[in-house]
Amino acid sequence: MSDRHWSWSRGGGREVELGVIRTHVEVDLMSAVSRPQAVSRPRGGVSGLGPAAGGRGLGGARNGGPPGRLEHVAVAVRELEAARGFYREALGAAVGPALPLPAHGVTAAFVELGGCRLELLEPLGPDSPIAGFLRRNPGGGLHHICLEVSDLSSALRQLRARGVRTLSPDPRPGAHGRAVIFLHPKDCHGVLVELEQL
Ligand SMILES: C[C@@H](C(=O)O)C(=O)SCCNC(=O)CCNC(=O)[C@H](O)C(C)(C)COP(=O)(O)OP(=O)(O)OC[C@H]1O[C@@H](n2cnc3c(N)ncnc32)[C@H](O)[C@@H]1OP(=O)(O)O
Repeated sequence: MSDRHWSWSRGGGREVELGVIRTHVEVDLMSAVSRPQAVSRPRGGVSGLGPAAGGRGLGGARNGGPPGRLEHVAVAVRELEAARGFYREALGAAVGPALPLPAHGVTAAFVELGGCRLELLEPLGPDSPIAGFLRRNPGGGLHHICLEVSDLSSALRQLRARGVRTLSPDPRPGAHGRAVIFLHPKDCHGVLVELEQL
């Protein structure tokens, strides 16, 4: 498996701290990002992968805590203002302001959903990493999920050892100012996965 790194638009950008909202949804990170051999779970031993096994997940709690939680689900949209209006007016959701994130090639807005949230993403600049997605999906659609991990470096070591490709060489500050990195969707069962340092 190639260890090729992918990149997305770079440049000087402003990162915006939105505050931290935790969800009650617990996601088994190993099932979300693993190769077939990685999903076999020893049961009951300390080498197990999830809380049920009393073991450790990818960068998760070392004493049986959750290996990762769903921080947000991202939706690529053509017109951010229209999407913000839809969630605010049609659904009555609390919708945050539009946040230009030039370093990521997107303008983002977060929709609070009482525990989890949606991240609405509109392309920003000619090299936006979501431009290709919107060409293939002109009406927009689900773009990625973001999972929290408590030890991103350790998670990356384990993932790379399994041949999972990252889309940049190193983590970088995400929308909340915390370190994030994306995993190639082809290595994650067709889902673009963002990992965020807890
Ligand atoms: C602010 C920050 C934050 O939350 O903190 C963000 O969200 S930034 C959010 C925006 N930033 C990112 O998404 C950064 C990471 N993303 C990227 O680097 C890019 O979007 C890629 C994932 C490499 C895709 O780029 P692009 O579409 O131009 O490449 P490509 O056409 O070669 O696609 C390669 C293959 O991946 C598939 N593919 C592309 N995007 C996908 C997606 N979102 N979910 C699932 N599969 C996807 C394509 O269909 C294609 O499959 P086939 O080969 O079968 O046709």
